[in-house]
Parts: sequence; structure tokens; C-alpha cells
Amino acid sequence: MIIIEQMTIGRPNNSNNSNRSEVKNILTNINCRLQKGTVTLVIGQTGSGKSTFLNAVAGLIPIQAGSVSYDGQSLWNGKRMNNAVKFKMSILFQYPERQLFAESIRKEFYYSLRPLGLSRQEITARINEAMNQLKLPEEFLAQSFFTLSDGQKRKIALATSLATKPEWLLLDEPTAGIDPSSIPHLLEAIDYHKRIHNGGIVLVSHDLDTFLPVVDRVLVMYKGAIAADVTPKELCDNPSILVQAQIGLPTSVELTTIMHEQGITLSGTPLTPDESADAIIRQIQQLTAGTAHEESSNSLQLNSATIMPTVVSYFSSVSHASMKDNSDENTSTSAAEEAALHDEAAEPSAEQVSATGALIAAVQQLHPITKWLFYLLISSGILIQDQWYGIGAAAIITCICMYLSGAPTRTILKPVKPFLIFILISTFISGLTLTFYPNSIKVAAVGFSIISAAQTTKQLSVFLLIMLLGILFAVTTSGSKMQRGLEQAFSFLEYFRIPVAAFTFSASLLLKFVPTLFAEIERISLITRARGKSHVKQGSIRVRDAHVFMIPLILSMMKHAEDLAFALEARGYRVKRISRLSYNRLPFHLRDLFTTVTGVLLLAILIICDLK
Ligand SMILES: Nc1ncnc2c1ncn2[C@@H]1O[C@H](COP(=O)(O)OP(=O)(O)OP(=O)(O)O)[C@@H](O)[C@H]1O
Repeated sequence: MIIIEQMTIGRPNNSNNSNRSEVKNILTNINCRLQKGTVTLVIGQTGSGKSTFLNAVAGLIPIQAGSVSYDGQSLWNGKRMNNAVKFKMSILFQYPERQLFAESIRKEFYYSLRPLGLSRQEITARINEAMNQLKLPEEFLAQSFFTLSDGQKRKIALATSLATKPEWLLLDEPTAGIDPSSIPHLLEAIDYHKRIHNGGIVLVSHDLDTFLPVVDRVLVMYKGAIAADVTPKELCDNPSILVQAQIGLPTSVELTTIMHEQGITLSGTPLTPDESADAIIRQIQQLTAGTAHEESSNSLQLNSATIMPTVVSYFSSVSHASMKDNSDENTSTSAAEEAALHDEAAEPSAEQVSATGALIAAVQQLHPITKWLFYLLISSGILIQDQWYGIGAAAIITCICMYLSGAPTRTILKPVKPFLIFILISTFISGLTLTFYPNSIKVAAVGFSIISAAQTTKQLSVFLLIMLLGILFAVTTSGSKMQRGLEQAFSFLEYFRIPVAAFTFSASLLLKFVPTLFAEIERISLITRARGKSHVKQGSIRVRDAHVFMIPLILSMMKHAEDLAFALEARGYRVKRISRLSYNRLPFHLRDLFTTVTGVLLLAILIICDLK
């Protein structure tokens, strides 16, 4: 049994919100018990927290508070996933085709089965069993996933999960993108896992028509909490639960409701269109037999009496809380966040934001050319520093810039982490002094020169500060703004027939690939944790897995490039001459003048620091 107690998952600390304590959790105080041998369906409107719930149960994201345990064993051992639990479950992501990477489907299976330490025969038997279960042809095993359709890839991804024979199957939107004729195979696989293996299944889906008839229990999620924990029959008897959770009604319930509005009350609780049809036929037979029975109880109302009070009180409490949160959020949303959301949106009013917030918003809305200029001025000033107090002054200026940029500290510091490690190692090596015996390579004494070490730290700190400023510039300027800024700065070159627009467009496309690359690394990290069952931090890859993923990473980036090229071609994109883009110029404001003057003054201060 999985026991989830008071589980809370916070939002990753990457919000621009200046008042971070007010950032709401993704999931709050989740309590439930999931039994083996049952299928639980998790439903909810988009963004209600279903995938986060599933990922948390799979141990892919750390929980902030509360606990998750499998058969009495905690999912987490401090900051690491408990080894005794990690093979108990297998998760299929929302876009399962993205969890494939190997050069052949057979190797996909090997990757999933490798951590289990099985014999060759057992591996082959499991691969064949899973392929047969989903009616997948054997020829696929030798093929690359690139040659398969998205639906086929999804089935393969499910087959690799089934082959590991986990006690728990965690499926996120398993019917998405699968053709209707394949859905019975999926349902058979779920049923087989439940009955034959006495396994548990938790599935997240919007597809109520497919799953309501086969699941034992439904968890209705609403705004990061479980709003109702009911059986499918209870849910269909109380469609208002779905309405309040802003979920579309399943076809059978919709039909029952429409007929009820027309004065025809169907007996029983049809869960599928087939059952609805049967209920209608029964009703007609009863009517024609002249036995229109008054007693055809309105189960909707009957069951409402038992479970509705708790659900109604839940929704009313959530909507009160959410109204309050919304108003809190509106007031606490920092101007910086607003600016990030609406790239060139109207400036927020003075009443809406604090003075600091307004300053942060102004910094974010600076003209990219001003930012470039400011960066060049300050970097030049930093570069000439060779005294500690000069570097100290430069560090203070950099910290103020970091604060005013409104960018999350983690986003800024993450890329400089390797450089910090490099500074530490370099400092240590440069401070090391070795004394050798005369005419020998044998070391007589090992010492440490603080002066040499400090000299190295000083020189490298200069580069660290310049790097930090560069990161600030990148994270506060969108790709399109950067492109337009570059075009404006170099537009005069067009008179010499230099295709500036083509260069800036290529540069902006390249910049677009940086986040894509990080997203790909994040995806691979998720695969190594979910399928490779390895202990790696979110967004990291094990060194021993690097060679396995290098080729798929390159191929996937090439695929992104190809898709982008197709999209541009399909939309008829042509690089225009900048002169024709002049209407699109970014305007300069007073704040740009003020920033440039500040940059010049700061440069002067840094020069004075250096002269002292
Ligand atoms: N890495 C993240 N950083 C910030 N917010 C996140 C992150 N992951 C999820 N969220 C937020 O958490 C909320 C719940 O997301 P989740 O993906 O769990 O929703 P969902 O119910 O599965 O939605 P859907 O049906 O669209 O898949 C959303 O508001 C989403 O923006």
C-alpha cells in the first residue's frame, strides 16, 4: 500500500516574485492511501497538480513536507530515494515518446531492465511478453525510435515499463496520442497488471470515458489539493463534483443529465455510452410496457445526500481561499514578474508596486543597447582592478545589479558554480609550494603560500564578476529584444550591403537553442532517474551515463533545428532588410539615459579605485 500523509510540494525557487514566502505551493497537504490490486484515476483541470502528484509518488521530485511510503517503507531516505522502494514502481511520463533515446528499441528495453540485474533469458522473455501484451510487432525491436510514429513510441514506452514488472504502474495520460483501436490493448495491460500481478495502478487522465468504467477509485484534484476521493459510481451520481472542479463531464453523465433535464430519469448509473444505451432501452421498454415507474429513484439526489456536504464545503473553502490568494497575489506580484511576463507591457502604476519593485521593473525594461553599454562600461572598470578594495567595490556594484535585475539568485548562480569550483582548485594549486631534495625529484617539504593563492583568487574573481554581469544581461533580456537591439545597433552596416538582419536573426536562433539544450538535459536527467533508477539531482546526468546520452542529445537537437527550419519555411519567414524594420525600433527612455550616466560614473569610481 502507498500511504501519502500531509504531502506538500513547493514551487521551484525560480520565481521572480520579490516576496517569495507568498508563492503558493503546487500541492498542499495531500493525504491518501492507495491499495495494491486497485486502479486509481487522478483527474482535475489543467494545472491542478496531477502530474506533480504522480512525479512525487514516483520519487522524481522531492517533497517539501509530509511523507510517502510504500508498504511501510519511506520513499525518501533523507535527500536520497530509498533503495528498497525505488524498484517498486515504474512511471510513464505525460509525453512517453520523450523518454526514449536508445539507438534501437531492444536497447530501450535493456536500459530499463539493466538496473534489475536479470539473466539474458529472463530479459528476452520479459521483452517478448511486454511486446505481445501490447500487440507490438517483433520487427520494432531492431528499429530506432526515430522511425516510429508518436503513437507507436508511446506504446513502446509503456512496454518498457511493463517489462520491469513493477508493483506499481504510474501512468500519466496513457491514452494521449494513441489511436482508439489500441486503447483496448492498454486497458487489457492495466487489467492484467491488476489481476495477475495484484499490482497497483495510478493513472492521470482527462479521458473519463475510457477509464471511469475500469477504475476502482477516483481522486479529484482542484488547485493542488484532493477535492474528492470517490468511486466512479459516486462521481457519476454527483456530477456537481466535476462541475465544481471545472472538469468536463463524461459522455454517459452528460447524457444522463440532459435526459434528466428533459424529465427522463435513467435507472442505475451508466458509466459508459454502452451502459447509457442499455439504460435508455430499459427505460423505453418500461414505458411501452406501461410500467413507467415512479420509483425509478434519482440516485443523483440520493447519493448527494451522503457525500455532497463534505465536497461542497471543500470547494467553498478553496474558492474563498483562492479569492483571497488571488487578491494577495495581485498585490504581491512584483513589477519585475509583470515585466517578464509582458515583455513590453505598459509600466505598472506606482500604487501597484513598491519603490524597489518599480526600480526592478525599470531595469528590466531598459533598452538592450543600454544594457550592452552598461555592461561594457562596468566590465571595463572591473577588468582593470588589481587591488582587493577595487575588487570589493566591483563586487558591491555587481551585487546591486543582481538585486535590481529581479532575476532569481539560483538562476544567476547556477551557471557560475563550475567556475567557482575552478577558482577553488586553482587557488589551492597556485598556493601549493613544494621543496625538493637537492638533485632529486623527491619532495622534501610541502607548504602553502597564502600570497600566491590570494593573487590567483584576485585575478579569477575579476572574471567571475564579469561573468555574473553577463549572465544578468542574458537572463533579463528576451531573445527577440536582444535581436532587435543588435539590429538597431548595427543597422548602419546595411548601407555597406552587410546583411545585418540575417546575422542577428541567426544569433537569436542560436540563443533560442540554449534553453532547449537545458530542457533536453533536464529530460535526460528525468530518464536516468525514472528508468535508470539512479540517484542524480534534478537536471544532472551521471558521468557514466554521459556517453549513452551524447548521441541522442545531438540527434534530438538536430531534430529541433529541423522542426524550427520547417516551421519557418511553412510560415514563409524571410529575413527582411533592417531599413524596412525601422517601424519596429525599440524606443529609448529617460531611464536609459540615467542608466548610461550611472554606468559612466561607476566606471569613474572603479578607475579611481584602481589608481589609489
Ligand atoms: N517545474 C515547475 N516550475 C514551476 N511551476 C511548476 C513546475 N512544474 C509544475 N508547475 C506548476 O504546478 C502546477 C501543476 O502542474 P502539473 O503539471 O502538475 O498540472 P497538471 O494537473 O498535471 O496539468 P495538465 O493536465 O495540464 O498536465 C501548474 O500551475 C504548473 O505551472
